[in-house]
Amino acid sequence: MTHPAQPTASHFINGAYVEDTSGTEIPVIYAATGERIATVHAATPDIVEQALSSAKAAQKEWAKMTGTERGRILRRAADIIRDRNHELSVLETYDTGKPLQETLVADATSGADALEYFGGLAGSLTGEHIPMGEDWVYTVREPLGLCVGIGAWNYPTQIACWKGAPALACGNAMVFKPSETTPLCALKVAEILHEAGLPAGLYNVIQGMGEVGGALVTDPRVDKVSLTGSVPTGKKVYAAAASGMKHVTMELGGKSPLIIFDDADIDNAVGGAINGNFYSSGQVCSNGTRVFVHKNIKEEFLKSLAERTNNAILGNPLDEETNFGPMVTENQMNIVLGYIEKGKAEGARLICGGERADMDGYYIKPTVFADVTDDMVIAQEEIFGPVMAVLDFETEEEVIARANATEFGLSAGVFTNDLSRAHRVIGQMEAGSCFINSYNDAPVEAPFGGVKASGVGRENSKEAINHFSQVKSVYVRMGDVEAAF
Ligand SMILES: NC(=O)c1ccc[n+]([C@@H]2O[C@H](COP(=O)([O-])OP(=O)(O)OC[C@H]3O[C@@H](n4cnc5c(N)ncnc54)[C@H](O)[C@@H]3O)[C@@H](O)[C@H]2O)c1
Ligand SMILES: O=CCc1c[nH]c2ccc(O)cc12
Repeated sequence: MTHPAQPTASHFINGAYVEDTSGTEIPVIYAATGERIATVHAATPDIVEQALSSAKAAQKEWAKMTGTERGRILRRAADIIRDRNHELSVLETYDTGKPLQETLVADATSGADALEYFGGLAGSLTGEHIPMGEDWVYTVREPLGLCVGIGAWNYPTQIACWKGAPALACGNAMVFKPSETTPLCALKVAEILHEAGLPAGLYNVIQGMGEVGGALVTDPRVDKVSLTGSVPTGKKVYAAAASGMKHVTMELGGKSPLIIFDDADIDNAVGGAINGNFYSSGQVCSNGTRVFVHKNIKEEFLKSLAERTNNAILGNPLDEETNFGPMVTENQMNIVLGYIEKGKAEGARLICGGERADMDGYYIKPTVFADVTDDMVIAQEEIFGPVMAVLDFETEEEVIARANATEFGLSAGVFTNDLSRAHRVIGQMEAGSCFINSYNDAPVEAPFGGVKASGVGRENSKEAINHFSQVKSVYVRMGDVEAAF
């Protein structure tokens, strides 16, 4: 019998599902059991062509519509997503293995927020009037044209919406390629956008690995590439886009610091460290995986952290009691287990976890290492799994320098009851998305993105509009033209 997660077809192009079984088979594996629940096929050159040409053809008319008309469609799609939240959350759980307890509140909800927010902004995307004496300049905010979105596997619904909503609001068309690991959810986003009235061709989803992504990025018709992925992929995609002088948004990885001072509320700080390391089983780009704890409160912090972490409920992700799911794939599980072994070999003190859970699926127990030093591999590399490294510090100056001593710059957090210190420390963090007495909040109203190797550009907020549109300026002379000859 066909599994309920099996999509109608692999791709969604020009307003309809499209199949081409001659493309490489991509199995969709449910991380909680290891069972194959669906199969899709990678896009062939013909599918890539269909997606790009239909997007290119549809974009001009879309851009001519008023922003209010475009926004109405996006807001209608947001309403449909909210109405179908349960069904979409179950699909997100099948796609990623993340517990339903999480997906019910985080994924389709966050996607709907983006569609509602950018749908609301679409009608107010205007230029400005600049007086120049008798003359004047006016500016027009125009779409970029054809945008490509490429997704990571940790938030397939959210990423499809975070890229699609601002792109469409600004009058662009999008071809979206989800991660080959989680190909299902973006198809539903495309289906719902069209059900809400989006004209055919404006949001196409095609499947495939890096090769398909590469074909999209290098196509001369493409004006912009927005990637969510790892730093090594980001460097390749950025370079390919640059050679075609394309706009980019790069949402990449991190190894973010979370600094806990000795005057912090310990319960809140432990909660922040748990949210910033174990949500989605640690598969969140902005996670605060280097937890710097002041030496005066280190043992108290670790005791409470271990007690609370040992309460995590690992189990069937579709059971709403479960609050900690498996790694997305067997491969990701093995990568993370490899880092855990490195941590042990490097002499870090294991506080809890540190091994695979004794159950089917790709589960790793939430793991905390203490006495981690800056030179250890587990303190330097992005693990993208449930492995928290706790490091000691003594002074503010010292911890700021150590927190910034990384090529990454996605996020940073601080817990302290001294708000002057909180702002002073955050002001010196080399990071794009920061938190004070909290961690990992990502509302659509706030810009999200990194500095240094963690990325270029911002998603969400009004900032995203700047990254999916461009400004034309028009100088208007009211008098005669003076010329030298
Ligand atoms: N900053 C953010 O917003 C954010 C959010 C989620 C995940 N991430 C990062 O994503 C990474 C995990 O996701 P992943 O393993 O799917 O990342 P990845 O870099 O392996 O793949 C990301 C996407 O890029 C595609 N791709 C790979 N090579 C390509 C190429 N040469 N040209 C075009 N496309 C190519 C993949 O098929 C996939 O769709 C982590 O590093 C994580 O931090 C960042
Ligand atoms: O990893 C992707 C995006 C993201 C960053 N921080 C958070 C927090 C909560 C989420 O649902 C997603 C994200």
